[in-house]
Amino acid sequence: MIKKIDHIAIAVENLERAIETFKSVLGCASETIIIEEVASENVRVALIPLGESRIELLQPLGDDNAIARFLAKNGEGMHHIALETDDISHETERLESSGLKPLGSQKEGAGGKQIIFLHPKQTNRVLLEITQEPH
Ligand SMILES: CC[C@@H](C(=O)O)C(=O)SCCNC(=O)CCNC(=O)[C@H](O)C(C)(C)COP(=O)(O)OP(=O)(O)OC[C@H]1O[C@@H](n2cnc3c(N)ncnc32)[C@H](O)[C@@H]1OP(=O)(O)O
Ligand SMILES: [Co+2]
Repeated sequence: MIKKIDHIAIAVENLERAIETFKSVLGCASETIIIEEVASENVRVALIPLGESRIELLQPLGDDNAIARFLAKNGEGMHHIALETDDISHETERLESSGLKPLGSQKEGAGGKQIIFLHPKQTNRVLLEITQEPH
C-alpha cells in the first residue's frame, strides 16, 4: 500500500543557495535539514522536513547522472514525487501487474531507503519514486 508523499524533489544548480531559499520559504531551522551524498545517483541531497513529508533538493555531482541531464535540458525545477510504502517488493509486483514497468531495479537512496522509479512517460509526465524505510 502507498501510505503518503515521502518527498517532493527539486533539481538545483547550487545546493547551498537553494537551502537558504527553502529555509526562508518554510521558516525552518538549519538543524532540521539533513545533507548527504548519494553514491548510487551521484548527487548531493538536502532533505528539508515539511510535516510528514520532505522537500528534497538535488544537486548533481558531475555530468553523468539523471539530475545533470535534467538540468542541462530543462534548467532548475520540480523533478519527481516520491511515495512511501512499507513493502517495496510487494508494491513493485503490484505496479507490474497493473502494467507499470519500473525503471531498472531497486537501489539505495537517501537515508538508506530502498527506492525504485517509474518512467514519467507512464505516469502523466511525472517521474515517480517509490520508497521504503530501511528495516
Ligand atoms: C537522492 C537519491 C534519491 C532519493 O533517495 O530520493 C533520488 O531521488 S535520485 C533522483 C535522480 N535519479 C533519477 O531520477 C533516477 C530515475 N530517472 C531516470 O532514470 C531518468 O532521469 C529518466 C526518467 C529515465 C529520464 O532519463 P533520459 O531518458 O535519459 O532523459 P531524457 O531527457 O531523454 O528524457 C526522456 C523523456 O522523459 C522526460 N523526462 C525526463 N525526466 C523527467 C522528469 N524528471 N519529469 C518529467 N519528465 C521527465 C523528458 O522530457 C523526455 O520527454 P520527451 O522529450 O517528450 O521525450
Ligand atoms: Co527522491
